[in-house]
Amino acid sequence: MGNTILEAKNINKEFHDPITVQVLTDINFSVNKGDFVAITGKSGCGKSTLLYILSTMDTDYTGELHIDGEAMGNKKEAELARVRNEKIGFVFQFHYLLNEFSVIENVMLPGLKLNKFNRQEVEHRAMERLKMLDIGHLALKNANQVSGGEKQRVAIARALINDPFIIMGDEPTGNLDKKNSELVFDIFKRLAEEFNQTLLIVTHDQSFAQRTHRIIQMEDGKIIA
Ligand SMILES: Nc1ncnc2c1ncn2[C@@H]1O[C@H](COP(=O)(O)OP(=O)(O)OP(=O)(O)O)[C@@H](O)[C@H]1O
Repeated sequence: MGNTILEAKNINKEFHDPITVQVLTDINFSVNKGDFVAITGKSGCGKSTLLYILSTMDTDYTGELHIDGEAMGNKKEAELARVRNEKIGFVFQFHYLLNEFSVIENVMLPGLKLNKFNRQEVEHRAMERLKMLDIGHLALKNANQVSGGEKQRVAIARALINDPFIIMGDEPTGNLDKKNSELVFDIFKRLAEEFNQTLLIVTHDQSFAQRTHRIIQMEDGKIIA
């Protein structure tokens, strides 16, 4: 159990608008350290809804969620925000970089917010991660002066700044061409295999999913395989 990073137990979720629709039914699974897991399934099967719950952003569900052995169920929003910043790195389809800041400043933001390292240390850590992703030379550019594929790599560097227990991605290659999708996939694979980084990625891209270590297949709000 010491190896379990995330555990979902009997997670159920309904929307009420105006009729009640059950969108997630009895979701049970766990993710261990170093796992590279894809959640996949057709549009509307509940992938994003599930990721919202697993990332602690949505608290309106029944069942249990444990991250790093800690139950999330009765935590207040401020505590959940701390868990997110400290333990989860996020990579979305759209990178959400702040255009008025430089690339390195964008990467530094969650590090400064964490308040664990001083500014100089955070800057050093940001530069290390940019270099690891081969975009060290872009550090001082404005976020809107780099390409789409580069932006997604900046977003990955930002997700890595606080040494997250787990990286969660929602269609992280959804907005990229084939070449850049491959690059992002290779980065994730390298993070898992070289750095024992845990990754949980929602994707409808079957070729991406097929190459992860484990696939959680969803249909109509249930895990089917
Ligand atoms: N706020 C909401 N209110 C009501 N129903 C919703 C809401 N958000 C999502 N749904 C419904 O819940 C179901 C699951 O949606 P979800 O976005 O999780 O699917 P998904 O698998 O991520 O799809 P996609 O791949 O298209 O993003 C869908 O039927 C959707 O219409």
